[in-house]
Amino acid sequence: MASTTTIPSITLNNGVTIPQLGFGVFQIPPSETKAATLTALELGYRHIDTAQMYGNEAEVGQAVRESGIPRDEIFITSKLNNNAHAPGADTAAAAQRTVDDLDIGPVDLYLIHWPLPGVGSYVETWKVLEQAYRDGKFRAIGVSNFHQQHLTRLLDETDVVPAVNQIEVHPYLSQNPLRQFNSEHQIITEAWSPIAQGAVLDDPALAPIAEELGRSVAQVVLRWHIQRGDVVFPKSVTRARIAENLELFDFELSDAQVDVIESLNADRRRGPNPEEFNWVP
Ligand SMILES: NC(=O)C1=CN([C@@H]2O[C@H](COP(=O)(O)OP(=O)(O)OC[C@H]3O[C@@H](n4cnc5c(N)ncnc54)[C@H](OP(=O)(O)O)[C@@H]3O)[C@@H](O)[C@H]2O)C=CC1
Ligand SMILES: O=C(O)C(=O)[C@@H](O)[C@H](O)C(=O)CO
Repeated sequence: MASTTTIPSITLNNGVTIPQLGFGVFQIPPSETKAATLTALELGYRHIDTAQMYGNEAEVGQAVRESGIPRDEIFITSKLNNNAHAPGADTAAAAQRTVDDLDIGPVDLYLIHWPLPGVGSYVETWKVLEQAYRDGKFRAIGVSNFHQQHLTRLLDETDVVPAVNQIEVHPYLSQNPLRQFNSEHQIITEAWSPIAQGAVLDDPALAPIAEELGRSVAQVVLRWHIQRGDVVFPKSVTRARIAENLELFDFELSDAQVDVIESLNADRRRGPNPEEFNWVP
């Protein structure tokens, strides 16, 4: 049964609105993606986060088309793969491939997945996405895994301010300086791996908070992201967890509980460091 939860929306810097809570599909095999996405949509999610790198854009698109939900009620994000950075690669053709594979009309949000500083062409790549945005292929464009110096180059050398910066954020990597920089430039922070792929769930500091609130630790951590104002899209292939992760809007963390969660920061990543990650498939 669909949840009765109302998910708040956030307005991006070009006026487009995005549901603050979504559903991530990294590591969901293509053969399982349509079913998982349909489950999420049935339960009440209206925002899906995919990527060319995940190999499951087509299946997300199938789920959207088969869901029976009007297209304009669902927000879809995808991301340009690392092998499609200019120069040399045909970035425009790769972006068009996302549009074709999803097959749902203009895509709501499209991101450069990684800056790849060693490749060194993210400014040129961004200019190609700017053109695709002007051409109406995407309702908004943004970046992922960009640090302050990468964003500064885009702000100085290009026209469109990224709508979002999707970065790794969880209690062990709270990213407050980069979130602050995003915010000062009207760039919404999106938090990937919001429960650190499960690694935070056994933290002894979190169980008492969950107990006080009568919630799961996952819900407590997801609620922390929501109260910080970031966009989140936890991934799960487990129906009960997909449902649980939606129930975040009928309770609140106190300032003291927030302070405990903030104190867990150790600047510890689960994923690659964007300064060093130059992997091209
Ligand atoms: N831009 C980027 O570079 C990146 C973007 N992302 C995006 O962020 C999304 C989320 O991040 P992801 O790395 O998937 O990790 P998450 O932090 O969302 O954790 C997912 C893991 O947690 C488990 N889980 C989910 N909900 C619960 C729950 N309520 N209780 C217990 N366990 C739970 C899932 O298990 P199970 O599925 O078995 O239920 C899965 O193993 C991705 O799907 C993707 O869209 C992620 C990484 C990098
Ligand atoms: O999930 C993503 O969006 C990613 O970029 C990751 O897959 C990342 O590339 C990674 O985990 C590499 O080991």
